[in-house]
Amino acid sequence: MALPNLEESTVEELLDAEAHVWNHIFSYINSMSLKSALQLGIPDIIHKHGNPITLSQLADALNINKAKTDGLFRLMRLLEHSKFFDKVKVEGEGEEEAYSLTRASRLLLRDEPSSLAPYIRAMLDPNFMDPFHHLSEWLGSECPSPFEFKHGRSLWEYAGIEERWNQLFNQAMANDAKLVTSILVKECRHIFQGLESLVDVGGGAGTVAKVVADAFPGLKAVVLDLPHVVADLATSENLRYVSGDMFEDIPRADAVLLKWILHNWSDEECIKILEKCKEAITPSKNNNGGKVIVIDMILKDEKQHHKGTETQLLFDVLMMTALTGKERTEKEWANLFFAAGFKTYKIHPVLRLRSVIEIFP
Ligand SMILES: C[S@@+](CC[C@H](N)C(=O)[O-])C[C@H]1O[C@@H](n2cnc3c(N)ncnc32)[C@H](O)[C@@H]1O
Ligand SMILES: O=c1cc(-c2ccc(O)c(O)c2)oc2c(O)c(O)ccc12
Repeated sequence: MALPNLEESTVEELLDAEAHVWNHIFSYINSMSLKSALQLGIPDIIHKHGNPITLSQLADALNINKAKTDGLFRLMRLLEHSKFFDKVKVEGEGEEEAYSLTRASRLLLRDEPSSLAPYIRAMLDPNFMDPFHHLSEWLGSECPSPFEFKHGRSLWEYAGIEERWNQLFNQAMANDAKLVTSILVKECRHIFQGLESLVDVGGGAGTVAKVVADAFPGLKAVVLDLPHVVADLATSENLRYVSGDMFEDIPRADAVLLKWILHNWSDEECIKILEKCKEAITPSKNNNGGKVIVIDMILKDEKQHHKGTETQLLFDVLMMTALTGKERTEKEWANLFFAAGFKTYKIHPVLRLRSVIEIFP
């Protein structure tokens, strides 16, 4: 029986490599522990408790089988290690430590305006995770994406026939849109100042358009999206929904918004979308119009490893798995903009792992 040749690598290197592999095999346990804490409502229970909660108080609130309290302790220990909960000292008989929320777990609260709970529920739904089991087979196939390999149709076609999936996805997108838009109207007001009309292409439930239209009373917003997304959404005085296909026609406006759109698509498809956007933009009288506003990731040069690199590369593989898209470097973005006939662009790095990019014809 062959054994590892320890001459080639030290015991230390071998054990480091083994731990690295284990961490990657079991990363999903982090995701599943987060999902379980959300399913149990632990963040909301801690929030409602009003101050740090001891393990036994948490077990009582969860009404779990008391024989499983040690299991709850071990789940909380992992999530504390992942910085979703803090442990603080408390006075009182018996237990001396209690759990409190962190900035990350406050994003899981049901009533948090930018709560990511719907996003987690969607992304960790078995149906959403299925396509990832087909990445390797897909590489040897003619199929456009692992999603299509698994489901037999594109994500957008699937969303059009699977209402539960469609709802989960659109709620997750609207959820992210709330978080992003709250920053946009605070940090990027100048981008929207003076616009008289804006069309949010692929704007989903209209979360961004609603907030921008409310923040800029003179602005009329339109959301263009597929029929299964906008069919039942109510138009208001400064916001209307148009059911259509961005590859066919985009309503005319001073500016077009593309949030989390272009990264869904191949270079060729992006150029087609951008050409349609270019046809749709009309310079407004006060010169802040005549532009396309892109909100997407800009991949840092892979040699400059930074904290967000892994997240950006995770999203890149996500786009490859779910769709025909990709995350792009600034140079890749510029090539697309120029190929679609735009002349200049301006990057606003206001969203940490994502940027706002204004592009001008
Ligand atoms: C990833 S979601 C982003 C939604 C929204 N922009 C946001 O960031 O919250 C992409 C959106 O593009 C829409 N979409 C896909 N293909 C489209 C098409 N051909 N025409 C218009 N919208 C489309 C989808 O229905 C979905 O709402
Ligand atoms: O977070 C996202 C998740 C997904 C997604 C789609 C199908 C799946 O099966 C899946 O597991 C995940 O799609 C996205 C997207 O298309 C965006 O443009 C932006 C964000 C996301």
